Amino acid sequence: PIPLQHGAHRTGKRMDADMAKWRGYGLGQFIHWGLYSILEGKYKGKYYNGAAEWIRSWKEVPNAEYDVLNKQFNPATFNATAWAKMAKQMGVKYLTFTTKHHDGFCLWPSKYTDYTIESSPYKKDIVKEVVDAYTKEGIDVYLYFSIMDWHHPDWRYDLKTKEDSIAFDRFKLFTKNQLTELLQRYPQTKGLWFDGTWDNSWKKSGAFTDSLEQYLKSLVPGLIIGSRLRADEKGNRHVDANGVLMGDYEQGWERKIPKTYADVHGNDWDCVMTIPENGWGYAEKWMGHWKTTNELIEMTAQCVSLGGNFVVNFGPKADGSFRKEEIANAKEIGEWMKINSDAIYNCEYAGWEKQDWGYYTKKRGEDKVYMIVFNVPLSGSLKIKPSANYVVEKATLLEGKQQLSTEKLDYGASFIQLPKGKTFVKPFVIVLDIKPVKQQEEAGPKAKT
Ligand SMILES: C[C@@H]1N[C@@H](c2nc3ccccc3[nH]2)[C@H](O)[C@@H]1O
Repeated sequence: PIPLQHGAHRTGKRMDADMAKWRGYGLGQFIHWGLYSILEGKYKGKYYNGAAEWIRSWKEVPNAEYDVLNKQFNPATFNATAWAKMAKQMGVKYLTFTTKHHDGFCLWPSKYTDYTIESSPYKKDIVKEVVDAYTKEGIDVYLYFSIMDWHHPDWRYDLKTKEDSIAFDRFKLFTKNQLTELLQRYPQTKGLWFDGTWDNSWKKSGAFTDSLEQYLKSLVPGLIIGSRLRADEKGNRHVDANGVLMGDYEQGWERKIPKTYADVHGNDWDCVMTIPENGWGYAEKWMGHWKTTNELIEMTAQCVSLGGNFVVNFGPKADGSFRKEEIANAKEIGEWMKINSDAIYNCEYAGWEKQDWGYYTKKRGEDKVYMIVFNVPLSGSLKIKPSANYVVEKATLLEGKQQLSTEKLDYGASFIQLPKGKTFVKPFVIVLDIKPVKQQEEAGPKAKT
């Protein structure tokens, strides 16, 4: 391997209790809320066709006019408890919340800039309200923080001149101070979700990103930080020059889901997903297709079946209310999770050959495999092919506990027969009680006595 000072300091998964809990979440919620929520993806009658939280970068919006939106931000009826209860009902185990997005506006009263919630009519500490409300509902909180800060005079996209480096040194100290502030003000924080780290200025700051990560973990032992923070000394991000992940989990799955287990390279990972095709902040007109609840449930199953977590993004309006479609998605996902969450929480990759009917998940540490079924074949027979080290002892519908008959086939496969005459109108789960079997020794030639 290439000798690196600031590459990965660990190979393989983090195996402590905090990370084990993270690994078992299954389903999470992302919330993007900020000044962009006021503009709703449009300006002076024109609709922005980019992601709504990026509207400041649109040529139609003069920076000076965007930057005074803090004077308008006043979600008087905002109710963090209502948010947390909606999330609880939905069945999410963790929240990632935007403290500062690329526009640099801080939803907490930071001491290191005036561009904060204190400069708005609302004044109160939104980050605190959210952290306290979600923690009270038993949902772990992770804080999203954009390194890239369009509002800060010392932010640089690249370091070309001495002046750039002097300014960016001030910016790095500002960043370290803000992160220290967040972890000290909100000690319930389980982790930090970094974004806006793709520019050359950050790629050239590998040593700093390494010392920053170590510093933050010294403030909060067990803190969970994904692969978007670090760069190695050669400017590599996510994986270092030796191809080793830098961070506690892979954070590259933004609006995309791995196809196969090979794609995750044995790392922990989560997928963060918009309900529209793109756009994280509230937009009056969303971008293209709006994912149905069944699509979101299938994405959740797909992620958990490949050993990851699925995080659904919500973009509340400037007043803190959610659009009706998001409320419906949350409610319907919650109704499904109420019945089927056994197949999602604390489950992992089963390693069985994927079949057309849907996805396998395996309960961590137990001899239980779940079949999450989305496609019922006209034959009513679901083919399974357990891995060679297990046999299936029993197959049961999770909802209603009805036992299903199975029929052995060749090559270690079986058919699971769905009850005749029963029509399934929602994704459903079959529980397989399995038993480990000793690997059959290959019948080789008898040893000569
Ligand atoms: C989690 C997501 N990450 C931000 C983002 N900015 C991008 C610029 C280019 C490509 C992908 C991006 N994702 C989005 O604004 C959102 O916060």
